[in-house]
Amino acid sequence: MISVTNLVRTYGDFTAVDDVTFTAEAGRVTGFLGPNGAGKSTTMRVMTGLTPATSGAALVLGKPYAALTNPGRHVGVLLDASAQHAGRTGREVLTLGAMTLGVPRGRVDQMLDVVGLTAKESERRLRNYSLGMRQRLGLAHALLGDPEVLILDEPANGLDPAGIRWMRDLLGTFAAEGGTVLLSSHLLHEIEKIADDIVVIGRGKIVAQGTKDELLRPSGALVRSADDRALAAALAEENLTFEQLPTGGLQVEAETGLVGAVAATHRIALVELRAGDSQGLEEMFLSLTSDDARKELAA
Ligand SMILES: Nc1ncnc2c1ncn2[C@@H]1O[C@H](COP(=O)(O)OP(=O)(O)OP(=O)(O)O)[C@@H](O)[C@H]1O
Repeated sequence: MISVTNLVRTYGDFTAVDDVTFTAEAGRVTGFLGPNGAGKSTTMRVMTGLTPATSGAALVLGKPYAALTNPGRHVGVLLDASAQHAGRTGREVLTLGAMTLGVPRGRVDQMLDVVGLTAKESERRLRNYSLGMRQRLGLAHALLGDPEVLILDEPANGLDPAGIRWMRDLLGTFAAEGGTVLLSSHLLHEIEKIADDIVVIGRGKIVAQGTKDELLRPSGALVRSADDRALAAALAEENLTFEQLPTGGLQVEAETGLVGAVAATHRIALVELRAGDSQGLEEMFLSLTSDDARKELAA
């Protein structure tokens, strides 16, 4: 389990991580989602002891990373798949990792197999690896010490759709066996495919968290009638909150049954009534992204 409590990290007068609190539970894959520059990597760097916190705490298995004995045997970390020496072969990288961690050399071939790198590919130098191959190698490296926790920064970056499915299966199995997985991404659809729980960060602050099902659950009702204006008046009279959709119809913050009943009471014929789309998270994420884009343009 990973627990982050009131974590703050500042650089001069800039607050990169601003009072962040969340947990990543054992047995679950937690997606850490946020646009570029939101503070994901900084949070993960604090978590893995690479950057000190300004205040607050990030604990892995109940302790600061640096206080763990032989941390690589407990926590597998992949922060930058391109950080390895470009002149080394994949096999050399893993062999050095195995020696450092004190795990049998046999683990190297096992992990190559787990991440789907062939013996031939493992003999190539990293400078000749594609980004996807580097991610696979990085994951193999993170798994070498047979850890209970995985902390992975943008691990799906560079993977094709089949690679993303492969990663989902791999991380899902790891979590099903009791492991804790925290992975970051700036792509909602990537996180949606891989994670059980989602923590959303924007400009250093947590803006949403919950299970994927909670956050992506369809909300409210979509309704169209022959006379949307009369329908809007009826909904307002019943104190229901709604929004006129640009494509026609209304998005109402109420269950379909209630909306249907209001329409019937007011004798308004409906042409469509269905559960709303699960667009809440996507819209929130898009607005975070566009705010950041505006900020960058203004800078
Ligand atoms: N060493 C540093 N000195 C100054 N500012 C920094 C430093 N490290 C990170 N930052 C700033 O902190 C903010 C958060 O950066 P961070 O790398 O954590 O974001 P991120 O969510 O991981 O983004 P990305 O998806 O682009 O990797 C950014 O504005 C970044 O410029």
